[in-house]
This record gives sequence, structure tokens and C-alpha cells, in this order.
Amino acid sequence: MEETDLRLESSLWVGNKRYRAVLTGWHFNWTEVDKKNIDKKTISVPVAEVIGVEEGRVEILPQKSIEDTDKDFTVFYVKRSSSGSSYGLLWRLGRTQFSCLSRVLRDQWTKHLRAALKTHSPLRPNRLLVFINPFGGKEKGRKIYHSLVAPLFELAGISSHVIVTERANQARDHLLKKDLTGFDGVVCVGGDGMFSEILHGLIGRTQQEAGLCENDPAATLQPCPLHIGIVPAGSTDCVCYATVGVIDPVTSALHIIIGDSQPLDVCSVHHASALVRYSVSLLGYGFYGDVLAESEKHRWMGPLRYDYSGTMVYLSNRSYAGIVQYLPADPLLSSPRDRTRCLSGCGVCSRSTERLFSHSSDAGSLYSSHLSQFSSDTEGEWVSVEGRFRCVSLTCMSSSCPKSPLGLSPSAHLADGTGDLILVWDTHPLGFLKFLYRHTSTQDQFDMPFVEVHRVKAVRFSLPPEKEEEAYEEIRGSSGGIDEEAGYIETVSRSGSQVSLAETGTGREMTKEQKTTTPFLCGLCCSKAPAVSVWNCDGEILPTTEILSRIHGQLVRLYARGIEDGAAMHNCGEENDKCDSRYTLHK
Ligand SMILES: CCCCCCCCCCCCC/C=C/[C@@H](O)[C@H](COP(=O)(O)O)NC(=O)CCCCC
Ligand SMILES: Nc1ncnc2c1ncn2[C@@H]1O[C@H](COP(=O)(O)OP(=O)(O)O)[C@@H](O)[C@H]1O
Ligand SMILES: [Ca+2]
Repeated sequence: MEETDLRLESSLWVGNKRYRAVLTGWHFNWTEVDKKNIDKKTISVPVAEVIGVEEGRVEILPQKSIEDTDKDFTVFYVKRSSSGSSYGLLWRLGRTQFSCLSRVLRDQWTKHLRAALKTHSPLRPNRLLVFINPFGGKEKGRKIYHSLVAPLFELAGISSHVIVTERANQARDHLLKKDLTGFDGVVCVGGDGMFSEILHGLIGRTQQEAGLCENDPAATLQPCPLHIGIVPAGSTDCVCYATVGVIDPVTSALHIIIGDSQPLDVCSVHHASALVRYSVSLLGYGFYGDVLAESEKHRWMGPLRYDYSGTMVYLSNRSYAGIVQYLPADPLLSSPRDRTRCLSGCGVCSRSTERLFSHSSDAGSLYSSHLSQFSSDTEGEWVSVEGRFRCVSLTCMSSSCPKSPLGLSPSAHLADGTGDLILVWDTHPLGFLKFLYRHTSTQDQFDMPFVEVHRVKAVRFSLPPEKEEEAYEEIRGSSGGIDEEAGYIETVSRSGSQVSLAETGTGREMTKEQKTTTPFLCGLCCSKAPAVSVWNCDGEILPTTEILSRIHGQLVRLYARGIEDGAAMHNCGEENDKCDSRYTLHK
């Protein structure tokens, strides 16, 4: 046996085969020794991907069982396999039971492996705050967490405080107000709406503690210190799919356990100097807004509500007038049409990290550089277009999801500090159908004469003056009046409870009733098409039509690593499901 610091080497047995096992600090490898040279295969596991080390012969599935033999130990680690339909890789729990010649040697192996784990994965969480939405998606959040995720957290020695929500916004309010001392991260078991609650809670809490005003659209917001883990149990699960590459609770749990860290851009949405909401995936007006408004009436259908509502809204054949202004991002850094993909270890995002945070010690200059984007001096840099649109969408990331495996903008980046603005001008119904259909394949949805895509830092949307009046009349007509005295933006969640109040002074914002009835009833049941649509902000309907939206680079961090390139990881010559070389190659 050889031993230096964290290095350890000895013979170990797996079953009746003898292996030469080596722990180098970064990797744990074992190679069968009594085999002919040509057949020798080394299994190599990065220490960062070891989930747990247990004395004895241990199994955790289907139930935990321990055979407490004193010369054995069991190592659990990440094992990859192809996901079939998705672009990312599925992660599974690999397990190997080793036997040593003595108990002393066994204790040395377990001690060294555990010490290596501590040294090489500094972001592994010890304590997590878990929120489960029992009503998300197919209402399986509780089962998913307790049967698939909790046993893995236990194996990894993570303690968790679990809250099953009883109302919308409970998770957000908890994060805004309660003591979060001792937690390393927050886990969301649910869909994009539940993620959004956690996003708002954490961003709000961080700004409160930093004394920053979220209502100021020019403020440089403070990045959140706590990581967010997403265990998918919703309807679209776009944030999970776009950051992990698969919708799979076990894969997500393993990323959380090893403390993976993926920064994420966040888009703020303001109206009349008041924060309305934050978004990470879809900020969409027109088609996507109408689909969401319609789908809320069919929540009982579960995830299928989006297919049904999508068809109905498509058939209603609507377009909307609007003025879109945008602040272009530096075209030398990247382009939404460069046909690249933001994958794990993305160079564009890493270079952005340097750019975004290189002056962070000089807080004053960073703040003023952001401010300048909105000052009158730089007004000339904004580009303005006006016309009728099928949809106007802004996304900070690809927004890929099972419905659209490459997403709304396949070359968008998770953490480059920019968003992609997609303008779909009014066109004939078949053209629009073709545009939508291309989202489901690898065909380029931007290669159409009525579609534009721009990489941007900020976007403003407003109504042409005559439409503004028409919209106001429409709102008055359908709601029986707005409380003009109040002058508040009231954001109402999908389940109907109040999300936030922000003073605006305009009194022209839609009420809850307008949001859920105006666009669809006017478009399908009445002869007159509505003058305005609504904004779909990560699955929430915004109460305002005119907005200013700005991208904040890397404002939050997820327990994820971006989509792994399956082709690069599986070059061992074995078929995916037979492959037991779990080693991350060629990053
Ligand atoms: C003819 C085939 C048409 C296929 C159109 C496919 C276009 C799909 C793009 C989907 C982008 C999704 C962006 C994510 C949005 C979610 O935040 C939001 C809320 O999700 P959840 O909390 O899970 O309910 N989902 C939606 O707004 C659904 C949009 C569906 C559009 C058809
Ligand atoms: N206990 C609860 N009861 C009702 N609504 C809830 C509850 N917990 C969370 N929500 C809300 O449910 C909405 C949808 O949740 P989500 O998990 O995203 O599911 P889905 O993907 O099916 O829409 C979110 O906006 C969230 O605020
Ligand atoms: Ca981005």
C-alpha cells in the first residue's frame, strides 16, 4: 500500500476479481490486475462525482440495507447514460462494493475518500431548504421527492428541512422573511412557476439585505448567495431542461448533492419605475401570453392544457400592434444565429463571468456603467421598431423544453449577461404554423422572412398611442372599471392570490379578472379581436402591457452545470447502456 496526503493505492477486490485501486486526489480509479493486458479496463470516477462512501456492503435501492462486514466498503458515484429523446445525459447512482485485506486498510480507504470529497467539492451542500408544490404538473411532487430524492440526500449526508406548500407564494414569502441561517441552498420541487417563486424570494431577500432598491431599473443587483436546485415536477419544466438537459429528478438530485454550480442570467421587468417581476425563460407577448391566459382556465387538464390552449389560440389567428425598442449587445462577442450551443463549460459564458465581475471591487464604476445604458446620452443606441406582431419574446437562455428540445433561441447562453429578442411580425397563418412547428425540430425557426432575432441587453415595449386608448377602453369595458385612485400594479398568481404590490401612479393596469378573461373571450367568442395581449412571464401573467426589461448577468446560481455534450462523454467504444466508464472526458 502507498499513501501520500490524499493519494492511496492498494489491491482491492470486487467480487472475486482483484483490482489495483488508486486514489489520486482528483480521481478514484480501479483496474483489474489478473487480466490479459489487452482486456484491461480502468474505471475512473472523478472524486467530485462520488456521492457517498459507506462501511460494509450497502445498498440503498429498493431499500437501504447494510451488511456490516469489517473489511468491506461501498462507494456510490455518478454514472451517466444517454437519455434517448433529450440532448442531455441522464445521471444514475452507480455503486461498487470493495473488499480489503484488512480492516485497517478499509478504514484508510474510507477516511481518504471522504477527505478527498471535502477537499475537491467545496460547494457540496450540508443543509438544504426544500419546497414542494404538491399541485405542480401531475401532482406528483411529494412522491418524487420522498421516493427518489430524499434517499439520495440521506446517503450523501445532507440534512433537509422540507416544506410542502399550502398556498401559492408561501415559498417566496418564507424566503423573504424567515431566518435562512445555516442553509446552503434552496430546492424547488415543482415547475417553472414554483422556481419563479423561489427566484423572487431569493433575489428580493438579497437586495433587501444589501439595501438595494429593486424598483430602480438601473440598479446593479447583488447576486444571490444561496444556490437553487430544481427537482422537476411541473408542466413545462423549462428551467430544468435548459440547465441540465433532461427532465429527471434523480439526475437533478445528483447535481445538487455534488454541489454543481451554474450561473444564470435574470431579466427584470419594470413598469413606471416599479419592479413588476423577474424572468429567466420566457417573457412573451402575443401568442405565448394568450396561450397562458387561455390555459389557466383549463388547469385541470394538467400539462396538456398548453397543447389545447396553443391550438385554440393559434386558430384565433391574432396579431397585436406594438413599439419595440431594444439595446443591442456587443455583436463581436456572440450572435443568436451563430449556430453554437451553450453547453457545460461554455466559453462565451466563462468570458462573460470575467467581464461582468472583473470590476466588482470597484462597485462605483460598475454601477455607473449600467446606469449609462438608460441615460439620455445613450438613447441613440436603442433601436426602435413598430408594427403588428404575432409574438414578441425575450429569453435569457435557450428555453429548451421537452416540447421544443432546442428551445425558443437555440444559441442563447445561460450566463452571458444578454437575452435574445425574437420578433415575429404579422404573417399568414400557415407561415406562423411553420414557425411554431420548427421549434419541435432542428430546423432554423429564425430563417423565415417575418422573423427577426436580436441579442440584447434591454428591451422596452409600448403601445402605439391610438392602441393605448383602445386598450384602456377594452379594459374598462370588460372589468366594470379599475380603481384609478389606487394606482397600484397588482400581480396575481396563477392560483389567484396576490403576489406583489407596486405603486405606479398610472391606474391603467389590468385587474385579475381582465387578465384571465380579456384576451381570450374577445378573440374567440366575440367578433372584435382584442387590441392588446398580455405578457407571459415564466408562466405568470403580467398586470402591465408597457414594460422595460433588462438582463442582469449571472444574478443567481443553480445546482447544475449546463447541458453535457453526450457525444464527447461517450467515446469509450461501448454502447451507452453498457458503458461503465463514467469518466468525464474531453471537457
Ligand atoms: C405545432 C407545434 C407547436 C409547438 C410550439 C412549441 C413552442 C414551445 C416553446 C416553449 C417555450 C417554453 C418557455 C417556458 C415557459 C414556462 O415558464 C411556462 C410556465 O411553465 P409551468 O410552470 O411548467 O406551467 N410555460 C408556458 O408558458 C407554456 C408555453 C407553451 C406554448 C405552446
Ligand atoms: N400549495 C399550493 N397551492 C396552490 N398553488 C401553489 C401551491 N404551491 C405553489 N403554488 C403555485 O402554483 C403555480 C404552478 O406551480 P408549478 O410548480 O410551476 O406547476 P406547473 O408547472 O404545473 O404550472 C406556481 O405559480 C406556484 O406559485
Ligand atoms: Ca443569456
